[in-house]
Amino acid sequence: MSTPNAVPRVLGQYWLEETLGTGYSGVTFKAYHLKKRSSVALKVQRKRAANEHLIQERTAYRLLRTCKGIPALQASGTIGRWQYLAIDLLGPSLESLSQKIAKPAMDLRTVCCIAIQLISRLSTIHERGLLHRDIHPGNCLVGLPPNEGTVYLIDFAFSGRYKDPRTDEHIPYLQREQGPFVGNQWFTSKNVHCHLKEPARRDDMEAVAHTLIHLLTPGGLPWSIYGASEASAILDFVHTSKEHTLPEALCRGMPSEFKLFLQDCRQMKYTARPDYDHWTNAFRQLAQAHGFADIDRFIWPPPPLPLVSSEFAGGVEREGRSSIKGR
Ligand SMILES: Nc1ncnc2c1ncn2[C@@H]1O[C@H](COP(=O)(O)OP(=O)(O)OP(=O)(O)O)[C@@H](O)[C@H]1O
Repeated sequence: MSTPNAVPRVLGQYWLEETLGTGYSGVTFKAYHLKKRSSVALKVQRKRAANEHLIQERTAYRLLRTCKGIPALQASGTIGRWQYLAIDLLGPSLESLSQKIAKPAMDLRTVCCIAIQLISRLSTIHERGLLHRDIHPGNCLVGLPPNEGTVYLIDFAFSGRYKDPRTDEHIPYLQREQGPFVGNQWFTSKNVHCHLKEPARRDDMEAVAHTLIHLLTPGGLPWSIYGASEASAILDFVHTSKEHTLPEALCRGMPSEFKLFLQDCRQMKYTARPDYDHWTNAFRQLAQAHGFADIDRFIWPPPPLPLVSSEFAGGVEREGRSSIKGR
């Protein structure tokens, strides 16, 4: 008996339940450990698949063991023709939450909370010498109870080191001559995507900035209007739009913190250490100014707005239209 993806229904001690996602580095299932009697997320790939992404991911989870907001690696190995990685089971992604809401943008409280949590995650990951290199709302998952207030980062298949672990020296700059770039069409930084620059800490931060702006804008980032497509005309459109749309235009109608954050990411030097504390404080103060309480905890659905007059508390409409207040 096998799943629709041809993976056997029983793999070692795991009973494979529903498919959670299918992607570049395999198929992820909700799986039940028959002896431990608990569920995990099980990423499975054919053993002879040409890529090494599952091994890279295992290395990253080991390096990030015990870090807040990173699922714990439960097990990994090979069974028959299959390689697998078992990690803590989590809840929905920010991408799926944002698609489910009637109003097509997340509210300011939620986005400030996501900003604080994602920047804190990057601080921890970078501290351990790693870059994520594929940050986007589909790779940010909310925890299951009792961890539903935490936003987790998953999918370290494209992660890599930015400094030599023996010398602690930053890896030298390398200018690529041609693609493909590492990352995601919509969220990867302008420098990596459009100018094929080597990813660094600044680029993880810029992918967070793109994620926040996307979640706060009804309809998302301007280059996402035609949906996810590999058609060359659309890929060209995304490239040109990302290259030429200024932070001022992307963040029109939003509190200035979003534009300043994106500008800061884009101006940072290749080897620079981002000022994580400055930016988590900036988003915390923005939340405070709007009267949002308990801002470090992700709350979904969002609590009612406080009775504080605010110029901006909800999503923002595209260029030329007025901003929306409240939810
Ligand atoms: N720990 C988890 N708990 C719950 N769902 C998960 C978990 N890990 C992954 N998923 C789901 O499976 C999807 C695919 O997982 P992941 O991103 O790790 O695989 P991938 O092959 O690298 O995919 P992609 O190529 O799209 O990045 C995720 O978007 C998420 O919806």
